[in-house]
Amino acid sequence: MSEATPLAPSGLFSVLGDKGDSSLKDWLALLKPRVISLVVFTGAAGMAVAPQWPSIPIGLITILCICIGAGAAGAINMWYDRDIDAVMRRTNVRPIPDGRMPADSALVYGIALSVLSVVVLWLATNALAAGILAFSIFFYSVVYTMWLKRSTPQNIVIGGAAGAFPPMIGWAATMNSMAVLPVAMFAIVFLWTPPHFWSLSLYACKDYDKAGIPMLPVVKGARHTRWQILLYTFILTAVSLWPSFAHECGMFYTVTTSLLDLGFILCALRVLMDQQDATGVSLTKDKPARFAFRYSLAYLFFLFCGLLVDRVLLS
Ligand code: HEM
Ligand SMILES: CC(C)=CCC/C(C)=C/CC/C(C)=C/COP(=O)(O)OP(=O)(O)O
Repeated sequence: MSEATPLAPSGLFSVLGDKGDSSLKDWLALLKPRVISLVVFTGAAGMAVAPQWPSIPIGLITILCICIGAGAAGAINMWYDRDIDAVMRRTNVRPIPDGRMPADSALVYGIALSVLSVVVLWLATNALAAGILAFSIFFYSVVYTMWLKRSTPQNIVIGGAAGAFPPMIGWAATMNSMAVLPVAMFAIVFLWTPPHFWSLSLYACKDYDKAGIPMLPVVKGARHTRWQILLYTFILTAVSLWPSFAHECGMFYTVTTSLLDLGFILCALRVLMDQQDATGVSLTKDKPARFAFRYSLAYLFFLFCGLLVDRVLLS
């Protein structure tokens, strides 16, 4: 798994009463840095497309608070999921299941950083931005992780809201209000999450099955999941053009996003046509799904880049 780190010199970052064999890299790994890099980018984009810009220090503090808050939620997720993370190949090298970090330390760390990020954002900006950040942390670490993830195959559809709030946080930090554009950005990330995650779940299905997590391909099978990916990609396509129809951006965004949508639909069709192992149990060689997962990351990044270019450089 990407956040896997080799054992590092002991005591480098020994705090909170750990056993002394967790390194700085492990503390960072708890924040799921690779995943939150894109989350933070969408938050920064939400701030940058607002009609007013904050001062550079306030802008940087806002980005840092989104980063720390999202990471803190990831640490709480890793604390709660330590039992299932130990079972799955993708996650069993994480600091807690691998025994490099006591679970309680991760929990204290996650809660402390959550409080810190919300309080600092409140002091630096306003209650609206801090409130949405607090709600996102709660939604990801409690609603998604502790409740939905283990109880329903719709976990991602509902839980995806957590990762969709950062553009609204970024906007609110500057404007202290809400508007159509940040809500449209929320909707785009929200509807992007199911095809993003279900593509991965197709080829990680065996692991989820072993861990007893009711992800869609485990419960409903691969064929159903492939159709759902296509369905959500079509819905995403329609919603991705909301900023255009709402006259919130111009042709650059519309053309870029339409091309990205076309690519995503082609990916989803390839995933659908891939008949390999429709049992939903072992899909380790599912190349179209792997490609669709990688494409989903590029899709969101370039869509937000398109929005930034349109609103910041071309307007
Ligand atoms: C509840 C919603 C989501 C779920 C369940 C989910 C699930 C996942 C999973 C299981 C992975 C593999 C992680 C790993 O190997 O460490 C992943 C990777 C990733 N996700 Fe998501 N995701 C969600 C939302 C998001 C959001 C909102 C974003 C960004 C806006 C995002 C960005 C990424 C990125 C950048 C990666 C690749 C990390 C890497 O390169 O290792 N995800 N996601
Ligand atoms: C501002 C704020 C709080 C943002 C939250 C950001 C957010 C929702 C990120 C989701 C990223 C992610 C890896 C989800 C997977 O969880 P998982 O537990 O299903 O995946 P795992 O098996 O890799 O742990």
